[in-house]
Amino acid sequence: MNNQPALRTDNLDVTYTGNRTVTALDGVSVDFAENALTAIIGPSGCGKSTLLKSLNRLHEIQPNAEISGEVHFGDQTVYNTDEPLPELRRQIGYVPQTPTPLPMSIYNNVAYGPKIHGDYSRKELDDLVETCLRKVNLWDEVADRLDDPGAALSTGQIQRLCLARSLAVEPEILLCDEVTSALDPISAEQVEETLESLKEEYTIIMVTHSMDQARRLADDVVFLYLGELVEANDARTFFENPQADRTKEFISGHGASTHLEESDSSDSGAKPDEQQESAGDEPAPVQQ
Ligand SMILES: Nc1ncnc2c1ncn2[C@@H]1O[C@H](COP(=O)(O)OP(=O)(O)OP(=O)(O)O)[C@@H](O)[C@H]1O
Repeated sequence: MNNQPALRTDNLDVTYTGNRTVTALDGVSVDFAENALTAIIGPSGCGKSTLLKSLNRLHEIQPNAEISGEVHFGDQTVYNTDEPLPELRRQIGYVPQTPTPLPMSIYNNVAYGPKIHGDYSRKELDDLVETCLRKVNLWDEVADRLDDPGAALSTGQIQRLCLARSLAVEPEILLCDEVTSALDPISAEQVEETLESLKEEYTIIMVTHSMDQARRLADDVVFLYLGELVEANDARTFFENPQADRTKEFISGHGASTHLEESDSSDSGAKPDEQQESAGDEPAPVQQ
């Protein structure tokens, strides 16, 4: 892995209790490099989203989730901390799969978080909104209609607006949960270009189902299987010289250009004696 870790998980276990107990993460210890883009990959149900959400305690929205272990964030610990949760989630932002604008103008979609978290003059807010919209390559498309509703934009533009909204509260880390999977190919490419430029300034941790996307974008790759960490490596080593047999099988099984689950939909990551339907209770989009 490159650079100093921005985040480090230490022996993270997450279980979901209920009719059956599901071990979603089993002793995961992994570093996420600073100012790099790390892709979390693995078959369906292997714990990718759980790992992503446990990094800023979003999985706690699901009341049946139990966790042990720790996440280290600089000098802070994410679980043993007096830091208020909203402040932690400001620093470690989450961008969901489904882009959902706030029911307000394009301008206020970006300005909403800063208005809550900070004390900005109108001029400072104007500058911040422009800066964030430029960072996501949306400014030129919306500069002359900032008062239009955010919902009036295309889905791809809304996803970039949501990214701008996340950036407006000045996070250090962005957790991106399959942020291109709901988009058409051209919009997905634009979001990929945006992520590519953002990783110069932010630490990005991204769940993806697309091996191609991981190859294109990732500096580092974390591969999970059955809730366990199989391999974490820089992307070149991961794809060209994988260390673990399971990684070799997974990469060769998916060829060079497939969706991770297309070739074997039965290859669920849930532990065999623990398989169950996902509760499907995605948290409501995080509104800064
Ligand atoms: N709230 C919940 N209650 C019970 N089980 C859950 C819950 N959320 C997730 N699980 C289970 O935990 C395991 C890991 O789920 P998770 O969503 O983290 O996997 P994933 O790799 O992101 O899956 P996918 O690629 O299909 O999105 C799965 O077996 C899933 O069914």
